[in-house]
Amino acid sequence: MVNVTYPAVDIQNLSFQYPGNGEPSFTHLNLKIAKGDRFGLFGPNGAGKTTLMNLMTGLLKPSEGSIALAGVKVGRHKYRVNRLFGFIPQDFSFYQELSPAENLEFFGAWYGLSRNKIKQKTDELLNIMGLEDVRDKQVQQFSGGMKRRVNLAIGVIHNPGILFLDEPTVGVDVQTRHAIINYLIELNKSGTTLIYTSHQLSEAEDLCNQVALMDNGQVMAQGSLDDLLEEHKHHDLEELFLNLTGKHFRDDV
Ligand SMILES: Nc1ncnc2c1ncn2[C@@H]1O[C@H](COP(=O)(O)OP(=O)(O)OP(=O)(O)O)[C@@H](O)[C@H]1O
Repeated sequence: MVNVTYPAVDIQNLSFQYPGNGEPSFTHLNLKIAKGDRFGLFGPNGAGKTTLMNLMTGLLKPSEGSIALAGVKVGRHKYRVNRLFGFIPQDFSFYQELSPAENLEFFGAWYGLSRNKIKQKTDELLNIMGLEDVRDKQVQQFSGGMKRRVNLAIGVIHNPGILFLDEPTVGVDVQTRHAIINYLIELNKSGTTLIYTSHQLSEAEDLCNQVALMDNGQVMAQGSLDDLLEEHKHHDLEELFLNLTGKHFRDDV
C-alpha cells in the first residue's frame, strides 16, 4: 500500500471576491503548507490574511479553485474537516456570560468529546493557561490577555492536527504573549501544524519555521526565514517586508 503524506494545506488556483467588492481578493492563488510547519502569514492591513484564513477554514467559499486540509477538501466533507482543525479567530468566540470551565465543557461537547475527556482537557488547559483560579468566574470580567488565553484553550480542546490562529497575540502583555508562544511551540512539537497571521514581524523569529509575506492577495515571498533573507539580500524581515510591500499606509476607506 502506498503511504501518501498530504500537505496540511493545499490551495490550488484559488480565486475569491467579496460580493459587491470591485477588486477580487485572490486570483489563481497557489499555496502549500507542509505538515508539522509553524507557518506565519504576514502582510500589511488589508493584504487578505483574514480572508485567506476564513477560506481555509470554510467560513468563506472560493469562487474558483480548491482548498484541501490534510487531503480532505474543505466545503465538501464538513464533518470530517471541522474535526481536523482548530481555529482561533481574531474576535473572541466564546460565551462571555459563562466561565472558562463552562465554555470548555460546551465546546468539548460540540466536538463530540466524552465527559471524561472534557474534564481532563479542561483541567489541563486551564492549568497551562494560568486560569485555574478563575475557572468558575464569568469570562466577561476578564482582562484582554485572559480572554485571549480562553480563546486559545477552546480552539485546542479537541487536539486538532492543524491549528489556525488569526493574530493570537494582539493586545496582550508580554507575559501572555510569552505564554501563548511557548504553548504553541510545545503543541507543534507534539505534532500540530500551526498556521498563524500577525503584524508582529518579530514573532516570525520566535515562532515560525516558514514564512509567507502577502500583499494585495498575492504571496510575494515564501520560505524559511533564513532562506528569504538570503535570497532577497536583506538583514531582517522588516526591511524585506517594507521593500516588498512599500511604505504607504493601507487604511481601508
Ligand atoms: N466582509 C467583507 N466585505 C467586503 N470586503 C471585505 C470584507 N472583509 C474584508 N474585505 C476586504 O478584503 C481585503 C482583505 O481584507 P482582510 O481583512 O482579509 O485583510 P488582512 O490582511 O487580514 O488585514 P488586517 O491586517 O487589517 O486584519 C480588504 O480590502 C478588505 O477591505
